[in-house]
Amino acid sequence: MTQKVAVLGAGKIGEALLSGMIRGGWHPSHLLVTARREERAEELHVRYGVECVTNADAAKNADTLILTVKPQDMSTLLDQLAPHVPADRLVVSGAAGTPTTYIEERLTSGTPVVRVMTNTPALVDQGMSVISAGTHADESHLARTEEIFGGVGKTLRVPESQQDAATALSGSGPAYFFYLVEAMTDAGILLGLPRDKAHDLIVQAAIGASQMLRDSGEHPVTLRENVTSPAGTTINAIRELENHGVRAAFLAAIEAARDRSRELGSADAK
Ligand SMILES: NC(=O)C1=CN([C@@H]2O[C@H](COP(=O)(O)OP(=O)(O)OC[C@H]3O[C@@H](n4cnc5c(N)ncnc54)[C@H](O)[C@@H]3O)[C@@H](O)[C@H]2O)C=CC1
Ligand SMILES: O=C(O)[C@@H]1CCC=N1
Repeated sequence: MTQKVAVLGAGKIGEALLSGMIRGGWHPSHLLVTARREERAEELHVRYGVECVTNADAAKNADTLILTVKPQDMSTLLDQLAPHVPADRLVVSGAAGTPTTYIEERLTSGTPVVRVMTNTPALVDQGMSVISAGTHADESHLARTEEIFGGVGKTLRVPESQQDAATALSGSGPAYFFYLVEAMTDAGILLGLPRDKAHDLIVQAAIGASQMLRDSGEHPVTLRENVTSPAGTTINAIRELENHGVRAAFLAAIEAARDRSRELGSADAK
């Protein structure tokens, strides 16, 4: 029998996953979604042909429940779910910061919980989903989670103690690249290029560099050195990046994201 999967709180990440599962061949009749607003439920139904149900009905009828609400909304969602989740359900949480123990304590004792940190490139099947088992999740639960998230990109298992770091690097990671493209496009404007041309140049540089990082087998330092000619242009730019502490800024920024993920993990800080 095919498993039924419910996406609870289908916002940006929930919809990215849902759309990827349908692209990957899941039939809408094997999927359920929940949403807080009626118009959102209708939108998802029209767009994907999936049935939109209450959180309680999702808990009763789906084998796997994927929770994609904000960490701040997790407590309310778990209150709504708790009376309806039999202990044989797999509960997968996609929320930043929230530890599996937080969820386990609020559901029927023994419920398997898996924590996943994915990212928005899941929308183009290039996501990265970092997966950790909670107390009662075994190999079969991890494999089921990998099957679902593997449809929208790569997956990686880590101990849960590394999830806050993974969230800072990989969950938030795409935002840093978008920010960089934005800043580099501004530099193009400063140098007198039209915005659309500057944008195209930077995006193609980003795509080319990403492909080399993935496929060349070379270390990023080597790839950068290959661009940096003696007494050439690139080294002048690198000197300015170092003078402005860009490397230190990345270390501090990603550490701050990790700290916020930890903070979101404590109920009081939400
Ligand atoms: N946006 C991103 O790049 C990433 C987000 N995440 C995590 O994914 C989760 C969702 O983030 P987004 O999709 O960006 O947020 P979002 O705000 O777009 O989606 C959350 C959805 O949950 C709904 N919701 C809240 N409480 C509900 C309830 N009790 N019942 C039904 N629906 C409910 C909201 O109405 C909203 O549509 C967060 O926990 C975040 O930490 C993880 C990786 C990347
Ligand atoms: O900013 C956030 O909290 C979420 C988690 C990782 C990416 N976006």
